[in-house]
Amino acid sequence: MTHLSVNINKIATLRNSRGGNNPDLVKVALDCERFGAEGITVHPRPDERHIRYQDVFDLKKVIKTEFNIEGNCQEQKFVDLVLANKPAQVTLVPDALGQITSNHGWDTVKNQEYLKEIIAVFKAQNIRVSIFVDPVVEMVEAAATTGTDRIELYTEAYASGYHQNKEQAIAPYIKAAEKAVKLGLGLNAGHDLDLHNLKYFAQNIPGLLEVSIGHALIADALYLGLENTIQMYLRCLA
Ligand SMILES: CC(=O)[C@@H](O)[C@H](O)COP(=O)(O)O
Ligand SMILES: NCC(=O)COP(=O)(O)O
Repeated sequence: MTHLSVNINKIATLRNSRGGNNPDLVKVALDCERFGAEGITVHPRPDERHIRYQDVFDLKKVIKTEFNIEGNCQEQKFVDLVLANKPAQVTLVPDALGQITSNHGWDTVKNQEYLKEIIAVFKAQNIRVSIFVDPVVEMVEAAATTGTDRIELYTEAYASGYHQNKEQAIAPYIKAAEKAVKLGLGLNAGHDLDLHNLKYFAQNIPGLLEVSIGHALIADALYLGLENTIQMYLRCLA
């Protein structure tokens, strides 16, 4: 079954907005695990707008499920943070500074040599590596020769096209997933997945090992409660 990794960036956004420790990020992460989440994802950004570097150290001490740290490996501080904490997985995302959110995958052709080098650094420390990739077969093919363990398909285009024409929206993702499976790449997915579009995605994507979901899940929890919301997302993956 596809695992659910809850991205808690937006809990940190709320906490930071008043300067204290409410909501308590560590408590929320432990509660997400208690409610059934199979992983916790954080995406520390250089401006620490939500997840702070210290949060990663605090969370690493207590997380019992899979800890997934996402970020831009072109920032040495991020590389050092990951190596110091040795999470179950690092997801490499090619964000430019100042982006409001992640909005593209790696060009695995142009960045082939760079990705080979940086991926080897993390794998030498037995950290599973996933790289953020657009649903383009050529990008998946080139990802396979970088040494990465997995790819994470960037699902914003699927989510934005879902309500207009879900068959059309998912088509490139099925092709990309089939290629990944054929090449022996593990398959993750994330960005803008929600209670409306998740079940169809999970039912139609072959080999999907993990989805990481944050923004919509946390927003849903404001109305539905965190425990109930996590259970609803898990039922979409059952
Ligand atoms: C890589 C990706 O698509 C998301 O995991 C990212 O973490 C979202 O970042 P924000 O929460 O800063 O929008
Ligand atoms: N990798 C995707 C992720 O962790 C969460 O993305 P979103 O659900 O906040 O859009």
